[in-house]
Amino acid sequence: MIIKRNEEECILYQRRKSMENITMYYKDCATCDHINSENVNQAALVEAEIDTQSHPRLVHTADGNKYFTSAKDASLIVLDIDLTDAGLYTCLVQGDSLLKNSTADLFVLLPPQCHNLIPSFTYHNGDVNQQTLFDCNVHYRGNKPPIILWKHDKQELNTGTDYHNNTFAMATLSFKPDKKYDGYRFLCLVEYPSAKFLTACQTKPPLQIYYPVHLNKMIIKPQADEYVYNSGKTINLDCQASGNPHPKYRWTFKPKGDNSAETILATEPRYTITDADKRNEGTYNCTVTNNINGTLFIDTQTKYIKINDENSSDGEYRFVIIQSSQEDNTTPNPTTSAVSPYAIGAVICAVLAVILILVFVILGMKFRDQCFLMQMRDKRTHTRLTRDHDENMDDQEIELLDESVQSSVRTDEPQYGRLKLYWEIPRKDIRLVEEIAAGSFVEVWKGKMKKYPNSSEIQKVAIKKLIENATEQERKFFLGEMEVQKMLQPHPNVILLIGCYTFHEPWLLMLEYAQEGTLYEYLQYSRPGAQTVQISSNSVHHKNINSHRLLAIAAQVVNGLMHLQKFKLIYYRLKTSNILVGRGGICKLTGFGFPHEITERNQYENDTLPVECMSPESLKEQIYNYRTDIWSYGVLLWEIIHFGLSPYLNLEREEIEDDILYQLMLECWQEDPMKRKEYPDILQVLSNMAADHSLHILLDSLPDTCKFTQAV
Ligand SMILES: Nc1ncnc2c1ncn2[C@@H]1O[C@H](COP(=O)(O)OP(=O)(O)OP(=O)(O)O)[C@@H](O)[C@H]1O
Ligand SMILES: [Mg+2]
Repeated sequence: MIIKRNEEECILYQRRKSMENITMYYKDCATCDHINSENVNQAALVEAEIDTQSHPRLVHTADGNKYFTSAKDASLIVLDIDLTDAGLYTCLVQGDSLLKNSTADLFVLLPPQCHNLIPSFTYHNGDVNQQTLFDCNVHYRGNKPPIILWKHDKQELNTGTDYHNNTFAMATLSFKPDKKYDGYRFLCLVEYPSAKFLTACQTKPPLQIYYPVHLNKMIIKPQADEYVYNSGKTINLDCQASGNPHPKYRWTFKPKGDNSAETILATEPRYTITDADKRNEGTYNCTVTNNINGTLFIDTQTKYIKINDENSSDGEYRFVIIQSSQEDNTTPNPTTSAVSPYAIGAVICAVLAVILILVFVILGMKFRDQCFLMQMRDKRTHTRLTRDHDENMDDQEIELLDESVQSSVRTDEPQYGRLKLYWEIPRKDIRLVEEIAAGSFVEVWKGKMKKYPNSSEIQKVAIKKLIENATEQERKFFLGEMEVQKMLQPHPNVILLIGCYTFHEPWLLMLEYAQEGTLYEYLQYSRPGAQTVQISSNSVHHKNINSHRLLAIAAQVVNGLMHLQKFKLIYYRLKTSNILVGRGGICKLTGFGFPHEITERNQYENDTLPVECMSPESLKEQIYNYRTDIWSYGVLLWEIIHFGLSPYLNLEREEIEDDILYQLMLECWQEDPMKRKEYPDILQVLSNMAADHSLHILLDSLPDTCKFTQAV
């Protein structure tokens, strides 16, 4: 690296890494005549001389190991420059018996350091009630101090600079951030004014301002009056939202006149309706969510899109109406005016009757045509989809398809056919990777699938594959589970159905992948060992999982149960091994159903019923409802705070009578179902406990009776 002496006789050097050398040229040295010996500060004095060819040459250096001169180009080389090399360098030039002095001021600056002391803020009720704290500091050595400037884009941000011992400068950038600062990175510039020399550092990571999601706009293109489109159109639906963490998008659809079914269309900001037809008519809803410190924020907007079926169009149908009105206008015919008013009336009635009959006949024909056309279209779509599903199978998919079963493809399943077009995922977009578990009649696979049609984005999924040779009843259960999942709105504490494949066997259900496995496993491996669990003011923290984490798990399960209750669903097999845990330890409910379907399923699974979790009325009278779930929840709560131990039914109650959690369990275990605590009240108790930082679950000793890890 070469730095030339500049006009102001200053040399500025930023040390970048060790062992860097600089070379100072003394070419112009002879023209310099200014010297201020008082400014000399740790300078290395050098001398130069004009040689016989009138060429300046350095003749002496202060330290042979550090400073070198080169006879050829009259330069001074400084090796491995550091802060102590700063100072005034002088050269002596001699020529024609004239001696001239010149100085060069070397200023050394270490690279500045930027620190982001508070990297994230949460925006609440339109405000962030804390100040940022960015630090920029620099070590330097030289006659003049550097100036530190904070900048964002081109805007200068005012801060003062503090100097210490003439060797250290620091500027702190502190302000109350706003939502707009989300993602900002600030630049700290260090300037040595007279040298116009700049060095800089940038804050990292970017400033995070967490703020709730807001759905700014729902845009439908092409634009149309009142969102009425002709069939065959391609319609783009865009959802524009802001929020940090980045919003998650979900497009759902409710067909016209069908309030039961809501279908998830996409989980991207854009959903495209291609080749629109009457079946695409309905309510489109975009829901955006983001989660800030465990609180879920939701915003949503809805639009109704109407599709004009081209075949019912305009031309023919209107023609009939125009005809009829023409008839009306021509009724007062002069040739009939002499006839009695009764006769005229009778004729008019007759004409109207004929017109009406004509209208009905034409409409009837038209309706038949339409049905025919719709049938044709359905057939075409089905053939296209079936082709889609058959083609491009990779080796693995071909392996999975049993040729003999393929021939008996089910094309007529009215109860599921309605939804098929929206939920069915082409088989070529699904890949089964590894079998992870076996359920009663399913194999559970870890798999991958495309995020949306024709996308290159891949997502991890759990795939439930119906076993070969499944009985009719098992098929029914499989499809039943699928149907329940389809009608359920997404919820962070309920496992999400992504899609299905039921065109050929084996049938597949694609679900959100819960990477931590079951809650039972999760609690087991987070378990600190033998322990008793109590709420008390003596806090004992555990390195893996603490009391607040356990309370959060308990609260997430209640949240999920409340969501199921909205859809009149019950859990009925509530226990830790039937709850899944996703990324970040978020609990996800799975395997629920409608009360009336449960009796049959229970008979089928009679020997695996979690009797230890079941309410007295479920055990005695096979009654299942959300109040029996509350009983099971009490047992689950016990399991949670005992890290997945098998429910300990002979609990020594007096030992923990004052315990808030134990009281909560007792309120779930009321013999009279009507007296059991309701979900919102349970949630309230748990959040009060979580807010009270003096309460902790004691995790240090466990009664002997609990010292086993086997779950039933
Ligand atoms: N979405 C998922 N993500 C990760 N693992 C899953 C997922 N779904 C299921 N599993 C794994 O597969 C196992 C069986 O799944 P599940 O309990 O849903 O099936 P099941 O038909 O209800 O069987 P069971 O008779 O065991 O209740 C689970 O215990 C879990 O280990
Ligand atoms: Mg299960």
